[in-house]
Amino acid sequence: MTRPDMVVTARDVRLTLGSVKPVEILRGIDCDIAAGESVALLGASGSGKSSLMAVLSGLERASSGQVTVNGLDFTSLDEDALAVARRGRIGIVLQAFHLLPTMTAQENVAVPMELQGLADARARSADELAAVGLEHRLDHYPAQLSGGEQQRVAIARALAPRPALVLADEPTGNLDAATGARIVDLLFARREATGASLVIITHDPALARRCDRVLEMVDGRLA
Ligand SMILES: Nc1ncnc2c1ncn2[C@@H]1O[C@H](COP(=O)(O)OP(=O)(O)OP(=O)(O)O)[C@@H](O)[C@H]1O
Repeated sequence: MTRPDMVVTARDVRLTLGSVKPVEILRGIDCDIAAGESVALLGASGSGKSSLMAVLSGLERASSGQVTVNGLDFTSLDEDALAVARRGRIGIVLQAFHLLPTMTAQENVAVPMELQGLADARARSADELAAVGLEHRLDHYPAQLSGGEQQRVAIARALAPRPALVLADEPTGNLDAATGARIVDLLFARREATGASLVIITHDPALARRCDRVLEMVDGRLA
């Protein structure tokens, strides 16, 4: 049953990809994630962590089962509706930052909110960039920023619309240890300040211990 007090409910979620030789990548995932909860997602390479994140974020449609995020049944939506549903509901932080190179830091944060129709997108983006310590970098392009600074912009972009759920896929994977540690501190601090739930894919046991709960994927299932 779907639980209304949960930000995420997943029920018997399956994902099969490939038409010639179909591979069942997710094989019956059940999980609930509460409001404000932080969850580390561990598992060997190829176990399906990124695929589960793609399904929870609405970037990939489950082949069967049910995914509900913030009260909305993702499995009942078509691709266009999913794209709209993601906006503002889910923030995503990836290993490789994925900032738009032709936009300044502020535009990278503001433009998704403008697409969402938020009138104060510019002001909010400036506030959010200040919250991640980049008030002096608003007009810089990604190529003019360090890796750690680019990830700060990505965190600001993810959190500025105040999503209920933040999904982070190895957010420190492209950073040196010291910068990575600062990015993790920042991500947890911003999550705390905004009350978002966090699912973070990591191979780092110390980072997993900072989360309220640890889920481990084994061969397309949660152990
Ligand atoms: N489009 C696709 N078609 C077929 N198989 C795929 C496709 N995308 C991913 N896979 C397979 O699904 C499995 C799970 O991949 P996924 O990226 O979710 O794993 P992961 O646990 O995130 O791995 P890693 O830690 O290496 O990032 C892998 O065996 C992968 O090869």
